[in-house]
Amino acid sequence: MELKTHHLSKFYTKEKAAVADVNLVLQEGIHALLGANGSGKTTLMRMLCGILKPSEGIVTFNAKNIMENYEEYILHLGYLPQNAGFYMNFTVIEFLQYIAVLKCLEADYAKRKIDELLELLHLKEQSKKKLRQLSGGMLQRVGIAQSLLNHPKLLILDEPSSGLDPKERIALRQLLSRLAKDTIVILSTHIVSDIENIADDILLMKEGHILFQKTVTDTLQELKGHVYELLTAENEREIIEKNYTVVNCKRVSEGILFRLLSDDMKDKRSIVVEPTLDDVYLSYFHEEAEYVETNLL
Ligand SMILES: Nc1ncnc2c1ncn2[C@@H]1O[C@H](COP(=O)(O)OP(=O)(O)OP(=O)(O)O)[C@@H](O)[C@H]1O
Repeated sequence: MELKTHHLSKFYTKEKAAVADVNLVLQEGIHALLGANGSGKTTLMRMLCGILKPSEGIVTFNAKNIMENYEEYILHLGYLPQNAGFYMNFTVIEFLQYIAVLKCLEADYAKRKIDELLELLHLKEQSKKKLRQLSGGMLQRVGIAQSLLNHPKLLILDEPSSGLDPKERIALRQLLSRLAKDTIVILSTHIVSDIENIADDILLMKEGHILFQKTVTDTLQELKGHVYELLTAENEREIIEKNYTVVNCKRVSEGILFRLLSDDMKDKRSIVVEPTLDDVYLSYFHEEAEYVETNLL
Protein backbone atom coordinates (compact mmCIF):
# COMPACT_ATOMS: atom_id res chain seq x y z
CA MET A 1 0.00 0.00 0.00
CA GLU A 2 1.15 3.48 -0.72
CA LEU A 3 -0.30 6.88 0.05
CA LYS A 4 1.38 9.69 -1.87
CA THR A 5 1.03 13.43 -2.05
CA HIS A 6 2.09 15.21 -5.20
CA HIS A 7 2.96 18.89 -4.78
CA LEU A 8 0.14 19.29 -2.27
CA SER A 9 -0.60 22.86 -1.16
CA LYS A 10 -3.39 24.71 0.59
CA PHE A 11 -3.81 28.48 0.61
CA TYR A 12 -6.54 29.81 2.90
CA THR A 13 -5.28 33.30 2.01
CA LYS A 14 -3.26 34.46 -1.00
CA GLU A 15 -0.28 35.52 1.11
CA LYS A 16 0.62 32.34 2.96
CA ALA A 17 0.34 28.61 2.34
CA ALA A 18 -1.01 26.59 5.31
CA VAL A 19 0.47 23.56 3.51
CA ALA A 20 3.24 24.25 1.00
CA ASP A 21 4.24 21.87 -1.79
CA VAL A 22 4.23 18.68 0.29
CA ASN A 23 5.52 15.51 -1.41
CA LEU A 24 5.23 12.42 0.76
CA VAL A 25 5.38 8.68 0.21
CA LEU A 26 3.84 6.69 3.08
CA GLN A 27 3.65 2.93 3.45
CA GLU A 28 2.56 0.60 6.27
CA GLY A 29 3.83 1.77 9.65
CA ILE A 30 3.42 4.71 12.02
CA HIS A 31 4.17 8.12 10.56
CA ALA A 32 4.22 10.87 13.16
CA LEU A 33 3.44 14.35 12.00
CA LEU A 34 5.19 16.55 14.50
CA GLY A 35 4.86 20.31 14.60
CA ALA A 36 3.95 23.33 16.69
CA ASN A 37 0.43 24.81 16.77
CA GLY A 38 -0.49 26.25 13.40
CA SER A 39 2.20 24.44 11.43
CA GLY A 40 -0.39 22.87 9.08
CA LYS A 41 -0.87 19.35 10.47
CA THR A 42 -4.70 19.42 10.53
CA THR A 43 -4.88 21.02 7.09
CA LEU A 44 -2.62 18.34 5.63
CA MET A 45 -4.56 15.51 7.32
CA ARG A 46 -7.90 16.86 6.10
CA MET A 47 -6.55 16.88 2.54
CA LEU A 48 -5.26 13.31 2.98
CA CYS A 49 -8.80 12.34 4.00
CA GLY A 50 -10.31 14.10 0.99
CA ILE A 51 -12.51 16.38 3.11
CA LEU A 52 -10.56 19.53 2.26
CA LYS A 53 -9.87 20.39 -1.35
CA PRO A 54 -6.20 21.14 -2.07
CA SER A 55 -5.37 24.47 -3.73
CA GLU A 56 -2.72 22.63 -5.72
CA GLY A 57 -1.60 19.03 -6.11
CA ILE A 58 -3.25 15.66 -5.57
CA VAL A 59 -3.25 12.71 -3.18
CA THR A 60 -3.01 9.16 -4.54
CA PHE A 61 -3.68 5.87 -2.76
CA ASN A 62 -2.16 2.88 -4.53
CA ALA A 63 -1.53 5.12 -7.55
CA LYS A 64 -5.18 6.25 -7.84
CA ASN A 65 -6.24 9.85 -7.32
CA ILE A 66 -8.34 9.70 -4.13
CA MET A 67 -10.84 12.28 -5.39
CA GLU A 68 -11.52 10.28 -8.54
CA ASN A 69 -12.05 7.09 -6.51
CA TYR A 70 -13.50 8.59 -3.37
CA GLU A 71 -16.23 6.03 -2.72
CA GLU A 72 -13.66 3.24 -2.78
CA TYR A 73 -11.08 5.29 -0.86
CA ILE A 74 -13.31 5.96 2.16
CA LEU A 75 -13.97 2.24 2.56
CA HIS A 76 -10.29 1.95 3.54
CA LEU A 77 -10.08 5.12 5.62
CA GLY A 78 -10.41 5.67 9.38
CA TYR A 79 -10.24 9.26 10.61
CA LEU A 80 -10.19 10.86 14.03
CA PRO A 81 -10.68 14.61 13.60
CA GLN A 82 -9.19 17.01 16.13
CA ASN A 83 -12.52 18.31 17.39
CA ALA A 84 -14.85 15.46 16.63
CA GLY A 85 -18.47 16.61 16.50
CA PHE A 86 -20.34 14.12 18.64
CA TYR A 87 -24.07 13.67 19.03
CA MET A 88 -24.00 14.12 22.76
CA ASN A 89 -27.43 12.60 23.42
CA PHE A 90 -26.39 9.28 21.91
CA THR A 91 -25.05 6.58 24.20
CA VAL A 92 -21.60 5.25 23.35
CA ILE A 93 -23.06 2.16 21.74
CA GLU A 94 -25.72 4.11 19.79
CA PHE A 95 -23.06 6.45 18.46
CA LEU A 96 -20.86 3.58 17.27
CA GLN A 97 -23.88 1.85 15.69
CA TYR A 98 -24.75 5.10 13.93
CA ILE A 99 -21.21 5.49 12.53
CA ALA A 100 -21.27 1.82 11.47
CA VAL A 101 -24.41 2.55 9.42
CA LEU A 102 -22.79 5.65 7.87
CA LYS A 103 -19.82 3.48 6.93
CA CYS A 104 -22.24 0.94 5.36
CA LEU A 105 -20.94 -1.89 7.55
CA GLU A 106 -22.80 -5.17 7.51
CA ALA A 107 -24.91 -5.56 10.73
CA ASP A 108 -23.33 -8.75 12.15
CA TYR A 109 -19.82 -7.51 11.48
CA ALA A 110 -20.65 -4.13 13.07
CA LYS A 111 -22.02 -5.76 16.22
CA ARG A 112 -18.92 -7.91 16.66
CA LYS A 113 -16.57 -5.04 15.88
CA ILE A 114 -18.30 -2.66 18.31
CA ASP A 115 -17.99 -5.26 21.11
CA GLU A 116 -14.32 -5.78 20.27
CA LEU A 117 -13.57 -2.04 20.22
CA LEU A 118 -15.43 -1.33 23.47
CA GLU A 119 -13.23 -3.97 25.08
CA LEU A 120 -10.04 -2.76 23.42
CA LEU A 121 -10.55 0.88 24.34
CA HIS A 122 -11.75 0.16 27.89
CA LEU A 123 -15.21 1.54 27.23
CA LYS A 124 -17.36 -1.45 28.17
CA GLU A 125 -18.53 0.09 31.44
CA GLN A 126 -19.43 3.33 29.67
CA SER A 127 -21.21 1.72 26.72
CA LYS A 128 -24.72 2.66 27.87
CA LYS A 129 -23.79 6.14 29.07
CA LYS A 130 -24.68 9.19 27.03
CA LEU A 131 -21.73 10.90 25.41
CA ARG A 132 -22.39 14.10 27.35
CA GLN A 133 -21.80 12.18 30.60
CA LEU A 134 -18.28 11.12 29.57
CA SER A 135 -14.95 12.73 30.47
CA GLY A 136 -12.77 14.26 27.73
CA GLY A 137 -10.47 11.22 27.73
CA MET A 138 -13.41 8.79 27.43
CA LEU A 139 -14.85 10.81 24.53
CA GLN A 140 -11.48 10.73 22.83
CA ARG A 141 -11.48 6.92 23.13
CA VAL A 142 -14.96 6.80 21.57
CA GLY A 143 -13.53 8.89 18.71
CA ILE A 144 -10.67 6.42 18.29
CA ALA A 145 -13.15 3.50 18.37
CA GLN A 146 -15.26 4.99 15.56
CA SER A 147 -12.14 5.50 13.41
CA LEU A 148 -11.37 1.76 13.69
CA LEU A 149 -14.87 0.41 12.96
CA ASN A 150 -14.23 -0.44 9.30
CA HIS A 151 -10.82 -2.06 9.99
CA PRO A 152 -9.12 0.71 7.97
CA LYS A 153 -6.01 0.18 5.87
CA LEU A 154 -5.30 3.86 6.30
CA LEU A 155 -5.76 5.43 9.73
CA ILE A 156 -5.45 9.19 10.15
CA LEU A 157 -5.52 10.43 13.74
CA ASP A 158 -5.37 14.12 14.60
CA GLU A 159 -3.86 14.45 18.09
CA PRO A 160 -5.18 11.05 19.26
CA SER A 161 -3.62 11.22 22.72
CA SER A 162 -5.18 14.57 23.56
CA GLY A 163 -7.05 14.27 26.86
CA LEU A 164 -5.88 10.71 27.60
CA ASP A 165 -4.34 9.93 30.96
CA PRO A 166 -0.86 8.31 31.06
CA LYS A 167 -2.24 4.76 31.29
CA GLU A 168 -4.53 5.28 28.30
CA ARG A 169 -1.69 6.90 26.34
CA ILE A 170 0.38 3.77 26.85
CA ALA A 171 -2.57 1.58 25.82
CA LEU A 172 -3.04 3.69 22.68
CA ARG A 173 0.65 3.39 21.78
CA GLN A 174 0.42 -0.41 22.11
CA LEU A 175 -2.73 -0.53 20.00
CA LEU A 176 -1.21 1.60 17.24
CA SER A 177 1.97 -0.48 17.21
CA ARG A 178 -0.11 -3.62 16.66
CA LEU A 179 -2.20 -2.02 13.91
CA ALA A 180 0.81 -0.58 12.10
CA LYS A 181 1.94 -3.99 10.82
CA ASP A 182 -0.63 -3.86 8.04
CA THR A 183 -1.97 -0.31 8.23
CA ILE A 184 -0.69 3.09 7.18
CA VAL A 185 -1.06 5.09 10.40
CA ILE A 186 -0.58 8.85 10.31
CA LEU A 187 -0.89 10.68 13.58
CA SER A 188 -0.30 14.28 14.50
CA THR A 189 1.02 15.47 17.79
CA HIS A 190 3.18 18.05 19.45
CA ILE A 191 3.86 15.69 22.35
CA VAL A 192 7.18 14.04 21.63
CA SER A 193 6.87 11.24 24.20
CA ASP A 194 3.78 9.92 22.40
CA ILE A 195 5.80 8.92 19.38
CA GLU A 196 9.37 8.43 20.60
CA ASN A 197 9.11 4.66 20.90
CA ILE A 198 6.54 3.77 18.27
CA ALA A 199 6.99 5.98 15.21
CA ASP A 200 8.62 4.39 12.17
CA ASP A 201 9.31 7.84 10.89
CA ILE A 202 8.86 11.44 11.87
CA LEU A 203 7.53 14.06 9.51
CA LEU A 204 8.57 17.38 10.94
CA MET A 205 6.25 20.14 9.84
CA LYS A 206 6.88 23.84 10.18
CA GLU A 207 4.97 26.72 8.61
CA GLY A 208 3.33 24.45 6.07
CA HIS A 209 6.53 22.71 4.95
CA ILE A 210 7.66 19.17 5.72
CA LEU A 211 11.23 19.84 6.83
CA PHE A 212 12.15 16.16 6.88
CA GLN A 213 10.88 12.59 6.93
CA LYS A 214 13.29 10.42 8.94
CA THR A 215 13.41 7.54 11.38
CA VAL A 216 13.69 8.42 15.07
CA THR A 217 17.30 7.13 15.10
CA ASP A 218 18.31 9.31 12.14
CA THR A 219 16.46 12.28 13.63
CA LEU A 220 18.41 11.93 16.88
CA GLN A 221 21.69 11.43 15.06
CA GLU A 222 21.39 14.91 13.62
CA LEU A 223 21.79 16.51 17.06
CA LYS A 224 24.59 14.29 18.36
CA GLY A 225 27.32 16.46 19.85
CA HIS A 226 25.08 19.52 20.09
CA VAL A 227 23.28 18.82 23.37
CA TYR A 228 24.96 19.72 26.66
CA GLU A 229 24.44 19.87 30.37
CA LEU A 230 25.98 22.80 32.17
CA LEU A 231 25.99 23.51 35.89
CA THR A 232 26.19 27.23 36.60
CA ALA A 233 25.82 29.67 39.45
CA GLU A 234 22.43 31.34 39.90
CA ASN A 235 23.73 34.72 38.70
CA GLU A 236 24.77 33.32 35.27
CA ARG A 237 21.22 32.60 34.23
CA GLU A 238 20.76 35.66 32.03
CA ILE A 239 23.95 35.16 30.02
CA ILE A 240 23.21 31.45 29.49
CA GLU A 241 19.68 32.19 28.26
CA LYS A 242 21.11 34.80 25.91
CA ASN A 243 23.80 32.55 24.42
CA TYR A 244 22.10 29.17 24.11
CA THR A 245 18.81 27.47 23.34
CA VAL A 246 17.68 26.23 26.73
CA VAL A 247 15.80 22.92 26.65
CA ASN A 248 15.43 22.59 30.38
CA CYS A 249 16.67 24.20 33.55
CA LYS A 250 16.68 22.65 36.98
CA ARG A 251 17.55 24.26 40.30
CA VAL A 252 19.88 22.00 42.26
CA SER A 253 21.72 22.60 45.52
CA GLU A 254 24.97 23.61 43.69
CA GLY A 255 23.28 26.13 41.36
CA ILE A 256 21.36 25.72 38.10
CA LEU A 257 21.67 22.70 35.86
CA PHE A 258 20.90 23.67 32.27
CA ARG A 259 20.22 21.38 29.31
CA LEU A 260 21.33 23.36 26.28
CA LEU A 261 21.59 23.21 22.52
CA SER A 262 24.63 24.76 20.91
CA ASP A 263 26.62 24.53 17.67
CA ASP A 264 29.51 26.32 19.27
CA MET A 265 29.85 25.41 22.95
CA LYS A 266 32.90 27.04 24.51
CA ASP A 267 32.15 26.62 28.20
CA LYS A 268 34.60 24.00 29.51
CA ARG A 269 32.26 23.06 32.38
CA SER A 270 29.72 21.62 29.94
CA ILE A 271 29.31 17.92 29.22
CA VAL A 272 27.90 16.41 26.03
CA VAL A 273 24.74 14.35 26.57
CA GLU A 274 22.66 12.05 24.35
CA PRO A 275 20.00 13.88 22.34
CA THR A 276 16.30 13.15 22.83
CA LEU A 277 13.38 14.00 20.57
CA ASP A 278 12.52 16.87 22.92
CA ASP A 279 15.90 18.39 22.05
CA VAL A 280 15.22 17.94 18.33
CA TYR A 281 11.78 19.52 18.70
CA LEU A 282 13.25 22.47 20.57
CA SER A 283 15.98 22.91 17.98
CA TYR A 284 13.28 23.54 15.35
CA PHE A 285 10.62 25.24 17.44
CA HIS A 286 12.52 27.15 20.11
CA GLU A 287 10.79 30.43 19.17
CA GLU A 288 7.38 28.85 19.79
CA ALA A 289 8.20 26.81 22.88
CA GLU A 290 8.96 27.88 26.39
CA TYR A 291 11.15 25.63 28.48
CA VAL A 292 9.93 24.49 31.83
CA GLU A 293 11.97 25.20 34.87
CA THR A 294 11.95 22.38 37.36
CA ASN A 295 12.78 23.23 40.91
CA LEU A 296 14.35 20.44 42.88
CA LEU A 297 15.10 22.48 45.97
N1 LIG B 1 -10.39 27.38 7.86
C1 LIG B 1 -9.31 28.17 7.91
N2 LIG B 1 -9.32 29.41 7.38
C2 LIG B 1 -8.21 30.20 7.40
N3 LIG B 1 -7.04 29.83 7.95
C3 LIG B 1 -6.97 28.61 8.51
C4 LIG B 1 -8.09 27.71 8.51
N4 LIG B 1 -7.72 26.56 9.12
C5 LIG B 1 -6.42 26.72 9.48
N5 LIG B 1 -5.98 27.96 9.11
C6 LIG B 1 -4.62 28.47 9.29
O1 LIG B 1 -3.74 27.57 8.63
C7 LIG B 1 -2.54 27.37 9.40
C8 LIG B 1 -2.37 25.89 9.73
O2 LIG B 1 -3.42 25.49 10.61
P1 LIG B 1 -3.64 23.99 11.06
O3 LIG B 1 -4.87 23.93 11.91
O4 LIG B 1 -3.59 23.14 9.85
O5 LIG B 1 -2.33 23.74 11.95
P2 LIG B 1 -2.01 22.61 13.04
O6 LIG B 1 -0.58 22.28 12.89
O7 LIG B 1 -3.00 21.50 12.92
O8 LIG B 1 -2.25 23.39 14.41
P3 LIG B 1 -2.71 22.79 15.86
O9 LIG B 1 -1.57 21.98 16.39
O10 LIG B 1 -2.96 24.04 16.65
O11 LIG B 1 -3.96 21.99 15.64
C9 LIG B 1 -2.67 28.26 10.63
O12 LIG B 1 -2.03 29.48 10.37
C10 LIG B 1 -4.17 28.47 10.76
O13 LIG B 1 -4.45 29.70 11.36
